[in-house]
Amino acid sequence: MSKRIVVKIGSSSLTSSQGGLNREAVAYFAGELASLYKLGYQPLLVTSGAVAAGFRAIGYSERPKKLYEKQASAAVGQALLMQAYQEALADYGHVAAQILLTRTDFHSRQRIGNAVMTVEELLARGILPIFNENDTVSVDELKFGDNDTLSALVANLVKAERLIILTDMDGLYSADPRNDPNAFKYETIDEISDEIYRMAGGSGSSVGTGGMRSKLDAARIATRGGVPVFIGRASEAGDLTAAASGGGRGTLFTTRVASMPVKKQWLGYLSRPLGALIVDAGAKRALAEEGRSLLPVGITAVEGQFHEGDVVEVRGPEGDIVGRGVVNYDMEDLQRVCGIPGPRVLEVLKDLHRLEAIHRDEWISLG
Ligand SMILES: Nc1ncnc2c1ncn2[C@@H]1O[C@H](COP(=O)(O)OP(=O)(O)O)[C@@H](O)[C@H]1O
Ligand SMILES: N[C@@H](CCC(=O)OP(=O)(O)O)C(=O)O
Repeated sequence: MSKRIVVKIGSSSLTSSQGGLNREAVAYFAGELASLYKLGYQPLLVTSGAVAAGFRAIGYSERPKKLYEKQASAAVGQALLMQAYQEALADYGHVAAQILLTRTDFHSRQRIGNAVMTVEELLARGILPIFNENDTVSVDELKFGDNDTLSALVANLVKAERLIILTDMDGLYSADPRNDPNAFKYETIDEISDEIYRMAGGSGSSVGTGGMRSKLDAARIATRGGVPVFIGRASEAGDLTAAASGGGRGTLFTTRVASMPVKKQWLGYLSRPLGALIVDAGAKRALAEEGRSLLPVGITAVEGQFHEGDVVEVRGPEGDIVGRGVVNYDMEDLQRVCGIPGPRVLEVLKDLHRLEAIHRDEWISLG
């Protein structure tokens, strides 16, 4: 199988601060993607820029703030963006496909399964899949907003060899270099600690949205799913192929875990928990450290409205998130048996299918 590389390009790399597409930038990235193909890579692209590309064309003087204005801008800009990519890629004999997704698509295992099948078919036919958020239908509270998270989810789903997040900075600095001239750059990061998070600020440009913080969120999702991440800059010929093969101008975030099965990814990052189970210290240890299933005896409280087969969040005695899993009880049943040891659960609930409240195969630790 070819080496899959997911490349995310931010608005700040594609558009000018006054809005409108920078065609030279699109041509440059098309050339870099063509070089990846030549080296035997199979690239997938996640691109922002729809709002930034479209707002001037429909008469706004600056990047709009209201949701409906952004959506209108994206409706115009997305078409301009794809047209520009198609034309630029055609110069190298490549064809692009547009895939617009929303966060809610990821809540459904079936919809994501369909998207993955489509992507596999496109890749098998040598087509470049180009992803963006479906801005026109996304509801504000559920939006990815920036595409950093989307790129991490895509990288995990296709089991990419690397995720390359391109932006206007050549990596993660100890502080936003726009504000701190003494900031220094990190070449490699093995662990995205809280201390690293504190260094990352929001967006410094007038067209980007996520800033370095959302890139770190994305790096955390991807590295936990087994995909190493490069965050940096590409503006000269060869920069992207260098980033793909371990060099480049940026910061590399390493991973120590093998790629995560799609089912676990869905549970951890895509599913929508419908309730929460609060567990005692022993149950928390059994789940988080010993790889065991959760039994009703370790549950101290039950929250939310859920049925057997739904996803629930599990929290520790201090309210800390331990992980998520598929629950084997309806909410009312679990409430009746929480805190009760194994054999006595069967006395309360006679037609029980499974004793475990959450089976370890249907569980992911997130602490
Ligand atoms: N610690 C940091 N290191 C580097 N850049 C940072 C840091 N903190 C905040 N930033 C800002 O993040 C910006 C890149 O994010 P963003 O504007 O969202 O771009 P994009 O459109 O490429 O996603 C940089 O221009 C920079 O101002
Ligand atoms: N889906 C939006 C992304 C918005 C955005 O600015 O994202 P980013 O540049 O990745 O911080 C668009 O295409 O305009």
